[in-house]
Amino acid sequence: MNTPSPLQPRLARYEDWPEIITVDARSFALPAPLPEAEIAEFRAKVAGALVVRDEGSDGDPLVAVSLYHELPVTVPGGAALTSAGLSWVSVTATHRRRGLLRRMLTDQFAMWREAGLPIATLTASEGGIYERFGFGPACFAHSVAIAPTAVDWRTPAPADSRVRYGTREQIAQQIPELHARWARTRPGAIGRPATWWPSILADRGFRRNSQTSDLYYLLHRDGYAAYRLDAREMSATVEEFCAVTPQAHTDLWRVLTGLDLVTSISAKVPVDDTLPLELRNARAVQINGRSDELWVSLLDVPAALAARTYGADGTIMLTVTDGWAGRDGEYLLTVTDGQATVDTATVPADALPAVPRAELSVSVLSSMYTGGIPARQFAAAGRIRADDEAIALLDAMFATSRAPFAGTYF
Ligand SMILES: CC(=O)SCCNC(=O)CCNC(=O)[C@H](O)C(C)(C)COP(=O)(O)OP(=O)(O)OC[C@H]1O[C@@H](n2cnc3c(N)ncnc32)[C@H](O)[C@@H]1OP(=O)(O)O
Repeated sequence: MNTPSPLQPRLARYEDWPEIITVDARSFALPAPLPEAEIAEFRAKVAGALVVRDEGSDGDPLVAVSLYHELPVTVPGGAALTSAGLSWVSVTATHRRRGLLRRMLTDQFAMWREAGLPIATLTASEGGIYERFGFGPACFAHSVAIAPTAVDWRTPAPADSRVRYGTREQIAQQIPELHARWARTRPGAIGRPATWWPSILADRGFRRNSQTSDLYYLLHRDGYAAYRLDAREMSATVEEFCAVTPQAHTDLWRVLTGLDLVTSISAKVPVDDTLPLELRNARAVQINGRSDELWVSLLDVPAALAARTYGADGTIMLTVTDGWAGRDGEYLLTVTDGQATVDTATVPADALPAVPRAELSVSVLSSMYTGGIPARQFAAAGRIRADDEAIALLDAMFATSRAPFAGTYF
């Protein structure tokens, strides 16, 4: 008879939290222990947490944790879906590669299905972990370095920049609303529930090195930016940039690029950011890297596909492979006037001879969902099986007018 493994996930209890903080602190170089008030503040953001204790070891040490937040994510067309935002996944170095992540994610997926969540999101510590669970990278960011002395705007500076530094009260009052307005304009944007703002606005010291300043908030009627200065290098790092309108984008960047004494400004921006195009010398904005920002997994494939809008009408049969959470199957996607209906009845190819067909994994479909990676790139990489007509239709359907960008790391 097999002895059951003592290493089974269970729901986290109140008394587990100090150890949860310790386990994640070791993995991600976070501070621990945390004051009780900060633990309570964090717990308020969590929708469900799992832990594993090694009950065969002295003291039953906590050896694994995984949790999720319910986080709105903007999908193409502007609707906000509640996503299962997977986070704080950590298995102690002593217990890795023994299947604990797999076990926790089996239970997490069951919790999400029970909660009726149509989509899951995460920001990944490494690129090789999550595809096996049906996640795909879906939002990307450019890391840019701007040389203020090379910045030469094509348009004249306005008499008034329309931008002001916020007082503590103005920041607390205006930023959540500005962020929410911004999030509606970007596919992939992660919305921030009210419980998220206290820790963001607290700007605790561990998030930065000791030679950097507090966050300085620049407020505009239609956006905001938050940056800090590095005192030794006299460089600036833009930590948040949310512009609802092109005018706010220009006005805020004008102030940022006009910071006297600052030798370099770094930021993470959407891959379609327009700043270089607004300057006479586009090389003033140096792109130093591209990173995957947000990973997405469609949990309820028909519901998620029906929630976004599409760039072109048409009908296509998607044969989706999964191998993890039972999402394999045939999905007949029909788009009329940009709105989708999805039929999951299996239809033999000869019954719908005129309908284009494509075979792809749920991970690839999830990457395409936000408009971050076009079908033709996946097809060229051998990861979608379809003829040219089907690929052209997928490209036209899934294209978005703005590049997806998440804007929140969690
Ligand atoms: C959303 C987030 O929270 S991202 C943060 C993830 N956490 C971290 O990076 C913290 C440090 N790392 C860890 O805590 C652990 O190594 C984890 C969580 C990444 C993996 O936990 P483990 O319990 O070792 O994973 P487990 O044994 O269940 O492995 C599951 C599968 O993932 C693979 N895998 C695990 N870690 C990695 C990795 N870092 N890179 C690539 N593949 C990996 C395993 O090989 C295994 O593959 P297979 O079963 O398909 O053959």
